[in-house]
Amino acid sequence: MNKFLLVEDSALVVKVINHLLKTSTDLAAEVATSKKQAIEMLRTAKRSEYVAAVVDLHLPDAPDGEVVDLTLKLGLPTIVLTGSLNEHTRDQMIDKPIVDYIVKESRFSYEYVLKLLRRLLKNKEIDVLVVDDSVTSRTYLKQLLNNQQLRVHEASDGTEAIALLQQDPNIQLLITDYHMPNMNGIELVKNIRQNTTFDDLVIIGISSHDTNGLSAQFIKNGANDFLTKPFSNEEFQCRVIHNLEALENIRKIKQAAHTDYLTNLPNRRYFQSKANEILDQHKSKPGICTLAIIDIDHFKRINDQYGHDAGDQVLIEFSDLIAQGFQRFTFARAGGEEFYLLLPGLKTAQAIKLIENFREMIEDHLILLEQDSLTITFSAGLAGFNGESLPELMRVADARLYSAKNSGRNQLCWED
Ligand SMILES: Nc1nc2c(ncn2[C@@H]2O[C@H](COP(=O)(O)OP(=O)(O)OP(=O)(O)O)[C@@H](O)[C@H]2O)c(=O)[nH]1
Repeated sequence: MNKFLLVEDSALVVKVINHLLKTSTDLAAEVATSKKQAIEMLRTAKRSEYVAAVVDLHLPDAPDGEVVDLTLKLGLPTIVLTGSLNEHTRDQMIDKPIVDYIVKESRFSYEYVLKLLRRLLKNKEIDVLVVDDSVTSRTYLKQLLNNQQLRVHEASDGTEAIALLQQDPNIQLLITDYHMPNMNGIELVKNIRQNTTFDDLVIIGISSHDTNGLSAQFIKNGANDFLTKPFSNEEFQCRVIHNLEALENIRKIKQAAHTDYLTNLPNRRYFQSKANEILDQHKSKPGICTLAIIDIDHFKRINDQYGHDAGDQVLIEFSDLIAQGFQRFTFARAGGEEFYLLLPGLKTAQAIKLIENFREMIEDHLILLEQDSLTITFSAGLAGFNGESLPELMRVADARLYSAKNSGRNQLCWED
């Protein structure tokens, strides 16, 4: 559980936040109602115990943001709560290295606070690369990104940036200036987008206000977003967060498109693209990659005897066992009670041994249903890769699966 320090004198606000946290398994608030109490809590607790501080700007014993300054000085990421927002408060806030400020209006304001806290937790695992030849600009951007708890790397030109991206596949966001020696920002974006390894990288270009059309050029060449100088801290933070959220959503969609909804195993679509990639790498090495098609025996009887839900449970448990047993390899639920398994690096004899061990394990494995228990068996058809296409390899494995079924099931077939 991640704790955050909530410094707030309004009992109502504390109540709403605690109510929103009621079902939360990742966040908990420790409340101080005054500056005095906050100091006491910070003195006794280890500072690193708190993910962040959520601080009311106006407290009876700290009427002008003194606790905000205090938590910032202690290095705690600080989210500010304020009862109202006027020009003065906004100016006062955007100059401070806070995470964000929120006007206390409704429960949505507090939901936003929790969203920000969760964002901070995620940001701690996200690497960002800032590319700018000016040390001053880099330091400034680094500070803004650090306020959001992001891990920042720096490069002073495009060549260094590309080298860093190649070294560190964890970098998810790149922020680049336009004016740089050797390779300008747009050339850098072009270079990066030519390399499919960096397809998932989010790029924000920064263009000077006096250069017409640069923002559009950044986007046309593959940047996801841009900022025109001068920009406010607030705008910068918003763009960074929005782009990271968009990246996460795209990843979730991709993940869903590649995953079988029932078993969480990779699906046929994923298998086909991954298997094609693997076969491509093994074209010049015939005989050391094997495909197996695995099919649970008499599965219809399980549905008929125990019901469809029990059938689903069997599929889920069998899938978990495949995932555990073959984690080094590529596997998928092809559909129904059929599964694909590709074993690169293994000659057919080695693949037979591995799948035969799995078959023996499965026939002894007791599946516990709500009211009952049962065991299952499977049959498998295997085909060694010798340079043919994936559909052809599948056709061979499928014909052998058919033979295994016809020869009595609960067995492997690897020859015609
Ligand atoms: N519970 C459940 N059943 C499914 C699912 N997908 C397919 N099935 C059922 O799986 C059964 C497959 O039956 P068959 O193709 O006749 O094969 P089988 O009974 O396993 O027989 P053999 O393969 O010849 O050993 C059908 O009754 C499908 O309705 C699913 O997601 N959940």
